[in-house]
Amino acid sequence: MATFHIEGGHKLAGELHPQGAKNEALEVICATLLTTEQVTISNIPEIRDVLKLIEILTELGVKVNRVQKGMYLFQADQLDMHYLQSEQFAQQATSLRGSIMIIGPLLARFGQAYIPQPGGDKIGRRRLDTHFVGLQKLGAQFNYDPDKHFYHVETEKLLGAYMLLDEASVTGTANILMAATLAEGTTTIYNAACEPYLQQLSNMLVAMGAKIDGIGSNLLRIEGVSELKGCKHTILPDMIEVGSFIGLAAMTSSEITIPNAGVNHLGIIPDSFKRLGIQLNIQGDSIHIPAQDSYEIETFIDGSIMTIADAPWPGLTPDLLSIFLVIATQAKGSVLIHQKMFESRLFFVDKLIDMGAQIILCDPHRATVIGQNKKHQLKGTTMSSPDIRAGVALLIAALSAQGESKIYNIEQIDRGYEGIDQRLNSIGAKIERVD
Ligand SMILES: CC(=O)N[C@H]1[C@@H](OP(=O)(O)OP(=O)(O)OC[C@H]2O[C@@H](n3ccc(=O)[nH]c3=O)[C@H](O)[C@@H]2O)O[C@H](CO)[C@@H](O)[C@@H]1O
Ligand SMILES: C=C(OP(=O)(O)O)C(=O)O
Repeated sequence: MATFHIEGGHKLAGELHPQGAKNEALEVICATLLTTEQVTISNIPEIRDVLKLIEILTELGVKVNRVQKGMYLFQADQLDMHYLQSEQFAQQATSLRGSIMIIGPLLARFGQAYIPQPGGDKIGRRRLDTHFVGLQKLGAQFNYDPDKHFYHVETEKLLGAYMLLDEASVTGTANILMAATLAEGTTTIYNAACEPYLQQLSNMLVAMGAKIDGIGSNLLRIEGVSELKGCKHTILPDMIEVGSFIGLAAMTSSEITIPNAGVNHLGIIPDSFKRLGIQLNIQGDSIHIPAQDSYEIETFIDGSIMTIADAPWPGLTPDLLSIFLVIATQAKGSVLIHQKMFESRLFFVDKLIDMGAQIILCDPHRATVIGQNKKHQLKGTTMSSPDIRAGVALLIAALSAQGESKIYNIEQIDRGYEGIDQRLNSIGAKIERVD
């Protein structure tokens, strides 16, 4: 397991370019399985989870050609479905969440798919019911082998249907949407998730010949077509990375510019940072964050303590709450961080408390943060990265802290952030990667 050694307390200055969005990449790479024709995808982040998914597709028989950094050609014209029953597949697929999204396309094209319980962040229970109930509504038979933790779906053919999802699951909506593009007849998905990842996936499917109405809303209507063709697609900047960089600038009192931030696709994210008192100047598609020695958390209009809570899009993404939490530790004022979706994502606050932050973990979903207005700097410590976003939140804390810190298990950070140490070192951070 690799480790980051961090010398904290240095101001950073310069530009940080966001990578392509991890969660969009995982969706659109799976969508290449829907056609025999060639699909070109640009701005693919070359991070662990995405590279593992590409490896799975390659083993499955997809011809993958890396044209240049971030730009890949995929052609799924000859697949080996036996691979899905191999031990190797079982091992690979369990290492990331995104692998679950191969089942919708495979079911639609080949009438069957297998998948082991997928991996991803250990941030609470992560059920798959929405995926399978949706596919069953399209006519699939579903089997689960509890001993092997293996899911199997099969069908003679998929038929369009109406469905009201029990929750707006991001990867669940992606799976059902992809399957529905090749189903016979019309599918209506109500309570669909509509994150930019899904809007982008829908736009790509339309470019491939799919018929989809309601893109960007929670009501999708898909008229099935008999086949899809190739296309070219470019992945948006990663909004979670953009948010992480804003948090980094605020915590380290640094002046940072984020070019090509995809500002039209950030939804409520910039305003949520502003509610914590962080200044952001949006200039075209760039975000400039000035060096701030202090930022003050707003109260609600009635004077009560601010709450930052997650919600399905267009609400605030849960993937940024760890970042909001860490920057609140040095704000002026108090805030309640309410992580509604995941059950085990706030436990990393123990480490921040060790570093001197004032946080009360009320229960697994809620933490009250009493900001210290940068009067008491955090102190470096030794910690381990429990998941991607907590890992980056701890990295930001360590960079702002007095003294040295060590973060173990940085593979978790590498799952979602490409060469984060090199990129931050290029603007003045002091991070050493020790293998
Ligand atoms: C590979 C990928 O794309 N991963 C993202 C995807 O995961 P993923 O698609 O796995 O997450 P889901 O959207 O299915 O659900 C996430 C969690 O939120 C809960 N839930 C979801 C919807 C809802 O209306 N109410 C509710 O409580 C679920 O029970 C679950 O605990 O979406 C999550 C939620 O944005 C993100 O954190 C993950 O980064
Ligand atoms: C929870 C996340 O990822 P995954 O769903 O891939 O575990 C995340 O990106 O914050």
